Amino acid sequence: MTTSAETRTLELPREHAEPGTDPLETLARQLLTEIGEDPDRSGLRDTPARFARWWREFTQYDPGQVETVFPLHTVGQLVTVSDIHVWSLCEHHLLPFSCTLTIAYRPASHVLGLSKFARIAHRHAHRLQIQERLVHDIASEITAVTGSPDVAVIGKGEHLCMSMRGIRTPAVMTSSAFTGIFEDFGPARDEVVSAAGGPR
Ligand SMILES: Nc1nc2c(ncn2[C@@H]2O[C@H](COP(=O)(O)OP(=O)(O)OP(=O)(O)O)[C@@H](O)[C@H]2O)c(=O)[nH]1
Ligand SMILES: [Zn+2]
Repeated sequence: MTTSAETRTLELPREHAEPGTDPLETLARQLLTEIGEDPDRSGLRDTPARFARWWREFTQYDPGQVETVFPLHTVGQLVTVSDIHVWSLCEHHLLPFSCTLTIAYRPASHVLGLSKFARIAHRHAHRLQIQERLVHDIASEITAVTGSPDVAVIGKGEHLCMSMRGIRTPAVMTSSAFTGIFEDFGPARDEVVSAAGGPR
C-alpha cells in the first residue's frame, strides 16, 4: 500500500507583508459580497483576515514527529488505538467532516509511540480529503513507520456536506483498510471491529 498521489498539502504562502494583498483575504471579501453581505460592516471587518488565518492554520498544521519506535521483545500482541477524533475537509464541497478512527497493527519488531497514531491521523486529515483516502493513507503510513504488514484502520465519519446541505441527512459513513492478518475474517479483525464500536 502506498500513500496516495492524490494527497498533497496546499502550498499557500504563510504571510503577506502588505495589508490587503493576501489573496485569501481578497477571496473572502468577494465571497461576502457574493452572498449579499457588506464586507466593510463592523462585524465583518476582520473576517477576511480570520478566514485567511484559519485556512492556513488548518492546511499547514504540522502534527510533528511521527517516527518514534521502540524495540519489541515479545511477539504476537495486537495493538489497537481507538476513538482518535480528527477533523478533515471534504474535497468536493470544502466543508468539514469529522472522523473517529481506530488504528490497529501487529508489531513486527518495533512498537510505535502511542501519541504517534494521533499525529499520523492528523497529518492526513488536515488537507482536502475523501474519507476512503484518509483511511487508506493512514494505513499506508502505519505500515511504513512500523514495518508491520498487519495493519487495520477503520474510520467512522460524519460529513457536513451531507448533513447540513444537499440531502440534509446526518449519517455515519464507515470505511476501512485491512492488510495482512486483518484481511481475512477472524479473531484479529473481530478485535479491531469491536474496538471501533462494532460492525454498525
Ligand atoms: N465516497 C465519498 N463520497 C463523498 C465524500 N465526501 C463527500 N462525498 C460525496 O461526493 C458526492 C459529490 O457528488 P456531486 O453529485 O458531484 O455533488 P452534489 O451535487 O453537491 O451532490 P449532493 O451532495 O448529493 O448534493 C456526494 O455524493 C457527496 O456525498 C467521501 O469522503 N467519500
Ligand atoms: Zn462534500
